[in-house]
Order: sequence, then structure tokens, then C-alpha cells
Amino acid sequence: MASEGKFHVVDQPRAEAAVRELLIAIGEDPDREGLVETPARVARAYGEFFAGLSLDAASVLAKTFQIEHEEMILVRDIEVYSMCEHHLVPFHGVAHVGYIPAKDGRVTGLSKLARLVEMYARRPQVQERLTTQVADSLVTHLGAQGVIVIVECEHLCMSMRGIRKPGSRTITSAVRGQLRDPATRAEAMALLLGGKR
Ligand SMILES: Nc1nc2c(ncn2[C@@H]2O[C@H](COP(=O)(O)OP(=O)(O)OP(=O)(O)O)[C@@H](O)[C@H]2O)c(=O)[nH]1
Ligand SMILES: [Zn+2]
Repeated sequence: MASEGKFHVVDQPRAEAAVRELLIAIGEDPDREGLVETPARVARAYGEFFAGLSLDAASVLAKTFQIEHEEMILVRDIEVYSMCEHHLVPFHGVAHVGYIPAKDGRVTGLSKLARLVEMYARRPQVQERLTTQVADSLVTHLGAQGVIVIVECEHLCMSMRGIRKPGSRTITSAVRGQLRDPATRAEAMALLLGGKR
């Protein structure tokens, strides 16, 4: 998995050549001391940023437990680091993922919810797609009867360039199945907001 050091295989020489070209394009000297190793470093870092491209939701959610729990399970404040596909700069924040298990009470390990978020975050992304991909994969691969995913991020492309509004946060949500029901959704929101400092 990405967090265990096996990163997406990028075409290292090609990525290095591209970074070298970028450095030249901005008027830098890629052969000066501080930059000599930069193309190789950036190419390796890209392998890490985009490690999610070589993973799939079916594998992340392959292992399940039959604990016959049919109520909501919610993991809050999962840290998100992703790369905006428009500018290739980070957006970061948190995700909250909740689901109501399949009728047979099959659940996944709690860490797998965070792995799922990480897998989709470590791709060129937009926040809306990240949110819906996490929600849809829980329906597809776990048979969840209901899902709620809320993602709250700051986009550096809006903070350090362009409109330059540091501190603004974008909130996206995806709700599936039983969590579309207002009462069930209210319960999820209460759990999400409860205990927030
Ligand atoms: N919907 C959505 N938009 C995003 C996301 N990340 C970045 N953007 C936006 O993508 C848009 C790209 O707009 P363009 O007009 O093509 O690019 P730009 O000239 O760099 O835009 P500005 O950021 O307004 O300077 C910008 O409005 C960004 O704020 C995201 O996750 N979701
Ligand atoms: Zn952007």
C-alpha cells in the first residue's frame, strides 16, 4: 500500500527529463549545485503522490468481517492530501466516511476506510470526484446499504496563486442509499459534528 512504501511505478527517466525541462523553462539552471538531484527527487515524489493510480478499491475492500452490525459506522477526520488535477498543486484537509453495512452485517476494517480515501486522493483529482469515488466504492464493493462521505479541503491553487484566498475551504458530500433518508442523515451529521471542538 502507498503508506507502506510501495509507490506507483512512474517512468523515472521521463519524469526526470520533464522536471529538468521545467526548471529550464522557469529560467533556472538545472545543473547548479542545489538543483542537480531535484529532477530525480521530484520524479520519486510523484511516484508517491500518485501511488493510488496502481491500487484499486476491490483489493482495499477485499477482506471483510461478519460481525452482524447493521447500524452506522463512521470514521471522522481522515487526513487528506491530494493533488488538484488542474494545477498539480496540493489540496488538503479531512474526510469523514460513514456507512450502513450490507444486510448480512458484513463490515470492513476501519483502517480500510482511510486506505480508500488515501487511494483515491493519491491520484490527479478534483474534490468532487474523490468524494463520489469513495462513496460509490463502498456501495459497489461492500454492498453498503447507505453511505455518507464529506470532504473538507483547502486548495493551494486558490491560496498561493490565482484568486489567492488562503483559508477558504471547499466542502463536498456524497450520500447514497439509506443515508438519503433525512432522519438517518441527521443521525450521521449529529455523530459527525458531535464532540467537534
Ligand atoms: N470543481 C473543482 N474545481 C477545482 C478543483 N480544484 C481546483 N479547481 C478549480 O479549477 C478551475 C480551473 O479553472 P481555469 O479557469 O481553467 O484555470 P485558471 O485560469 O488557473 O483558474 P484560476 O484558479 O481562477 O486562476 C479553477 O477555478 C480552480 O479553482 C476541484 O477539486 N474541483
Ligand atoms: Zn487547482
